[in-house]
Amino acid sequence: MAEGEDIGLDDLGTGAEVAQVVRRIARVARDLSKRIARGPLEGHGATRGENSDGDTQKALDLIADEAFAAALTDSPVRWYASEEREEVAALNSAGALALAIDPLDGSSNIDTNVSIGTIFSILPAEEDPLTSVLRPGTDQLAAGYVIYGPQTALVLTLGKGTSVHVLDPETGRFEQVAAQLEIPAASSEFAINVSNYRHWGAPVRAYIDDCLAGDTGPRAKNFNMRWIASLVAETHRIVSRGGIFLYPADARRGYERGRLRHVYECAPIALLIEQAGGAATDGCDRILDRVPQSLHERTPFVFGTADKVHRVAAYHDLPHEEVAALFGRRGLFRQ
Ligand SMILES: O=P(O)(O)OC[C@H]1O[C@](O)(COP(=O)(O)O)[C@@H](O)[C@@H]1O
Ligand SMILES: [Mg+2]
Ligand SMILES: [Mg+2]
Repeated sequence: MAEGEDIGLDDLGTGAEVAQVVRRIARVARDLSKRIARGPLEGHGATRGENSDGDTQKALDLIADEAFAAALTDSPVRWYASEEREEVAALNSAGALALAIDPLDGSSNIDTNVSIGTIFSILPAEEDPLTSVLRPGTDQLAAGYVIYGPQTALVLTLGKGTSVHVLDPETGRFEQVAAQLEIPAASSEFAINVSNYRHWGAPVRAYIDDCLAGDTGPRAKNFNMRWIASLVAETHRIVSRGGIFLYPADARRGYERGRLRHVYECAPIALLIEQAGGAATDGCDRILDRVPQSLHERTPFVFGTADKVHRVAAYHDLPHEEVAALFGRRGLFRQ
């Protein structure tokens, strides 16, 4: 891929190789954003098959995956691990980096004109492809997402804060609009797919019960609920105005470890959330400390404003009688 065309992102303040990979991802994202904006005019909503995880693949999932892989073949990326591929693919044998990517997140929303995104994680490459990506999220050299919404924006961490870069469609450049994001502490929004309520464990039910009870419950304040079913869009809302996101484990078959994938969804989002002052756990433990065992492994995922995330962990530590009690009788957390 030509490096010449101006994409912005000039002074990333990181090593040349990581910066080159980020810029190439941004170039593909810029092209993708145009295709996404054309919507049905591109005819890309059609279902094409299933990925390794059994999820329905849209044509645009595959187009995005091919475009990122093609753009990175002669880059410093040695190993390319994608949601859309069963195995880690080999790109440049001389490359020093590994890339894990969800080329298109929330693609079930394409037809509905809701914001979707690309999530990526850049890691050091080891000799073995899987060893390169099955490691703690603290090893990430960079992580980010691109949101394709009313604005196309890149939210990026290089391990020292989280920055936001908005694509100017007039110039084709990503312009930095925030150098150091801080997730707002005060927020009364929570995001969870409440249709799964009956399948959740007692601690998650208790946490949500107490939010739903509003100013009549132990939290003594009213909350608002959001669910876009597009992880990147939920993340963007939370980095912009705080709140909490939960996709917990539940009792449905296949959801014993939740829905979201550790390597290319949760680990990169966890890093950029922490770098923006927030927290990310599997309900109890820090996501970035977990070592995944397989490429497409799932994990329960809770992230957002730090004190809210820690409160969810505290519900998991409550004695069973306390957590199973109706909110009216739950003593702890009563303000
Ligand atoms: O439909 P559900 O169960 O609410 O799940 C929604 C979640 O699934 C996802 O769409 C999964 O991502 P993909 O679209 O990449 O498979 C997330 O973006 C979203 O948070
Ligand atoms: Mg996804
Ligand atoms: Mg996807």
